[in-house]
Amino acid sequence: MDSRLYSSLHGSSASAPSMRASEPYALMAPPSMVDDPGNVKVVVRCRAFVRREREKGTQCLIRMDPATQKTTLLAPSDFDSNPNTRKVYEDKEFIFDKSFWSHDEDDPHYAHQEDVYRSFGEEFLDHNFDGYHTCIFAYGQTGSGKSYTMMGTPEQPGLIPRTCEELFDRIHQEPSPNTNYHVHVSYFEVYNEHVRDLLTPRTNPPIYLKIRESQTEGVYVQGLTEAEVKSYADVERLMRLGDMSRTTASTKMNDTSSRSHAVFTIQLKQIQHSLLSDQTIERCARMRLVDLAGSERAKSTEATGQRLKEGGQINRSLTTLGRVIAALADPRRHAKGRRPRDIVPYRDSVLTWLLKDSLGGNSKTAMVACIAPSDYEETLSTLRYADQAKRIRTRASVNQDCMSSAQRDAQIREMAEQIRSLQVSVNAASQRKREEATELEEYQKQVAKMQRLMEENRMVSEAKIKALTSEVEELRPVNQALRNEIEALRRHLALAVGELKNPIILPPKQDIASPDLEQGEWVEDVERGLSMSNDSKENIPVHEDDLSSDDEDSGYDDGQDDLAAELQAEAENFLNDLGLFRKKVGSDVERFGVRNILGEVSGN
Ligand SMILES: Nc1ncnc2c1ncn2[C@@H]1O[C@H](COP(=O)(O)OP(=O)(O)OP(=O)(O)O)[C@@H](O)[C@H]1O
Repeated sequence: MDSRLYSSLHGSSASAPSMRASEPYALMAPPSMVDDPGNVKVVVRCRAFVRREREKGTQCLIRMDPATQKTTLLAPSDFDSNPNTRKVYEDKEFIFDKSFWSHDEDDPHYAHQEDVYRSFGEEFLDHNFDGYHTCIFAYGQTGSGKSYTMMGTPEQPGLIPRTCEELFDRIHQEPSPNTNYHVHVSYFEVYNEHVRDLLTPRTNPPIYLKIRESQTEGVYVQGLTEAEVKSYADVERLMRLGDMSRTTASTKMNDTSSRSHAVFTIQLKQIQHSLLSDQTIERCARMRLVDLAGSERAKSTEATGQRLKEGGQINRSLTTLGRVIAALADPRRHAKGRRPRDIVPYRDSVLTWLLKDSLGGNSKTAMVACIAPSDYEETLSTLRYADQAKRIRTRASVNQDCMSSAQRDAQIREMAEQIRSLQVSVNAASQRKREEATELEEYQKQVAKMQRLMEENRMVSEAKIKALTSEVEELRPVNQALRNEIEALRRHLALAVGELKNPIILPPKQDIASPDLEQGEWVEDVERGLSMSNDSKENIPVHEDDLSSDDEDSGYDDGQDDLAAELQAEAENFLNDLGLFRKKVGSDVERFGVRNILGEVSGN
């Protein structure tokens, strides 16, 4: 079918207000700000057999009728060959806004890349020049031709390069010197639920960007590169850069399978100043061109490891997209009293959250459902998805500001004031930061100092322990000597006390003076008897001189009592001395330490 027929049928929003270059300046009246509700445009494109399918002699299961835009999915002829299967295969018919037959190049209705662009890509560019946000996304199973349709090849460029090229053609053809254009592009991918900027070099580990939502900007990616472009050559360079950075891998179904959803965004700003009215009109439009990753069955791709994990993530986000589409397409959603925002699960995946506005808000949106000609089940699933998307209604509105020079000046003043107060808070914040950094440095210094001190303390303690241990070792023999001494003194004392308790009874004087025993000999005997159990003779409290003098001066009985009393006194004195000696030893140990006492004891 001739694609131009489609254009004429659907028109290219000729009635919409426009600032586009091809229209005369006089027609550029301020556009209506009323919302333009409309359904999501859904087109389907069937690709040619790839080598793998040709080699297998695969049957083509798609028919398209250019007159009615009907797409028919045929039941595979060999489905009866497996009687155990419970699946039902039958022909299914769908009608879309457009059915692109890109299967057989020899067919007169074959849809080339140019035809696809002319059919609705061009129309969407018109919407952008009118100030509407737009979104075109390609959906389909892996290897069904999404990247080919959106980006294409250098020889066969797809929708994205064609849109950009024509955008700059129109800008360069702008006849009015009062209209200025500013174009920015960004390119990011959603890989495993993470957003990565495709216009910055890949890093390891990768840098993932955060998604934010604001009242004024809606959902946006924080910190995303938005490169200003002045010509199509600039865009081409960035597209190549992003494509090289995009995550692709070879799978059984596709040699260069996209493992991520890629979102290419063009921001078009038109500023037009009328000298007559002294008014400035500013229109901002955003074009979102999305190449989704393909749905895939692990069985078909035979994926394992990382590829399998990616496939799981891709399928999950596409399932969420399906749920969002189903919720948006639900006719009850528009019923009175419903709060639609509550039931659309945009936030369940990064992809749907980012496409929130494009799917259910201020945007004119189109879906290209790409299908392979051979896979019944996958194609049926894609066509059902697309069929549901047809029922989604969005409310696009022109994004335009119209203001006088005075208003603009006031706005500039207000912004200058805002910038000034922001500058003050930035300065304060950086001052706080600097102070915090100094405090942190001081804290770290203190910690290091404390650690050093603790280490020194530990070393001193170790040295002390060493010295004490060696002193203990040195004192061990001294201690033993002192113990022996004390033991000897104890034994000596015990003897002396025993002596006192059981005094030796001396014989009567005459017996003493018996012819066979001289007085001196007897005293020696007594002495000997006393010293029988004691080696230390001078410790015995019996003295020969005392005994002899007493015996001379008094009788035997008196002498005995005196002697006992004397011995008693002597023993008490001895005990006293011993007590004093022990006390002295004790106090000396306390005062001078054991080393000095050792000297004293050993007489050094
Ligand atoms: N209309 C077409 N005409 C000719 N070849 C096509 C067409 N569509 C797709 N192909 C070829 O089919 C193969 C798969 O296409 P493509 O890579 O675009 O699929 P995809 O849907 O993006 O896959 P994936 O989801 O795995 O990334 C490519 O070799 C591509 O050149």
